[in-house]
Amino acid sequence: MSLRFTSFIEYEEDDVEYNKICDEHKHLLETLPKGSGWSIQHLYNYNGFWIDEMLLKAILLLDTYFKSEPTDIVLASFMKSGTTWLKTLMFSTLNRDRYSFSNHFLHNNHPLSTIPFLGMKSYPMTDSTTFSAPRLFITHFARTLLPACMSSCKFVYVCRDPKDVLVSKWHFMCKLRSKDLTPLSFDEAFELFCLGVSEFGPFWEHVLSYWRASLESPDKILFLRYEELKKQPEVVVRKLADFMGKPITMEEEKKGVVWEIINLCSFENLRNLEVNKKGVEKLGNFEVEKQSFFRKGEIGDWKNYLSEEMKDRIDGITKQKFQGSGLIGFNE
Ligand SMILES: Nc1ncnc2c1ncn2[C@@H]1O[C@H](COP(=O)(O)OS(=O)(=O)O)[C@@H](OP(=O)(O)O)[C@H]1O
Repeated sequence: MSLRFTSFIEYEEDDVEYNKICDEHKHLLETLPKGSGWSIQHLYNYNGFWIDEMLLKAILLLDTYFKSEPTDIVLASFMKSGTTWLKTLMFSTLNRDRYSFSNHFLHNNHPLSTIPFLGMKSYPMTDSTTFSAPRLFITHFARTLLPACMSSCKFVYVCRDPKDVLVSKWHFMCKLRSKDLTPLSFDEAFELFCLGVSEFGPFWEHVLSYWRASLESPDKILFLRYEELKKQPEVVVRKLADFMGKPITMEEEKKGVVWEIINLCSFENLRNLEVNKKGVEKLGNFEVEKQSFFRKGEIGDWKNYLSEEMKDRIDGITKQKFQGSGLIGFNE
């Protein structure tokens, strides 16, 4: 058996199943509705969500080859909602006995960089320490796109004000944008975002896919917000520790472990780490400077980009989409 995708999905490129996937992939690319991509020319609408060609193949591969384990924990998010932050918080909380705080980030190949991304060709697993149970995964796919077997896994979902997501995503995608395309203006990105045409989007349906699942199985999905993490990180870290089955003990509380974790994963600390200061991150076929993952890290940067009218339009969509779901928007 050869390892072709990442080491948690094993398949032979010439087996019958794989050939079936390639045929289906080809057929889908010819038949699915197409929309404008933010970094490449086309996105495809697959079961209600916009993804590129490579991610479409990844979904088909996951469906056939991914074998979940009940102890798996998946960090899920719409891109630019705080994934990097949550990833470091989850890893540091879960592994607080295994890695002391001083040696966490000293190596270029520190364990955090090896958490596999479901649906991207990057993050090949090399470090067995992070792959012992519970296995940690990250995904940007909506809940309804993930294989049915993953209903046994635990999910931590983080969402963020869509206005800040839009601004963050526009900055990021401009860096990835193919050189043979004309630059994507903020106004164009805004329009596409409102129409739901953005990688992994529509944003609102993405959030709702996890929100609804969290209502059905509250013990399986921890639903978090970037904004609450900014305002009360200590509350969130304790929630994360409980949810992941490693509650903070009284003794740890006395030693201030919660704040040690928070300070370790702070925006300033992560951005200034040697491993994050230089070098690039591979995202499928793209490469992006690691510094791009740490831009401003603030609530409300949208105020510098959106007119009053634009703000009202996004808030209006949020209100309308979330109506009746029990999910509170981002202005209340
Ligand atoms: N530690 C910490 N604290 C607060 N905020 C942080 C932190 N780390 C990253 N960020 C900000 O999160 C935004 C990137 O989101 P993601 O990590 O989800 O990006 S990605 O989807 O994984 O590419 C991006 O937001 P913007 O600054 O608004 O662009 C990052 O700056």
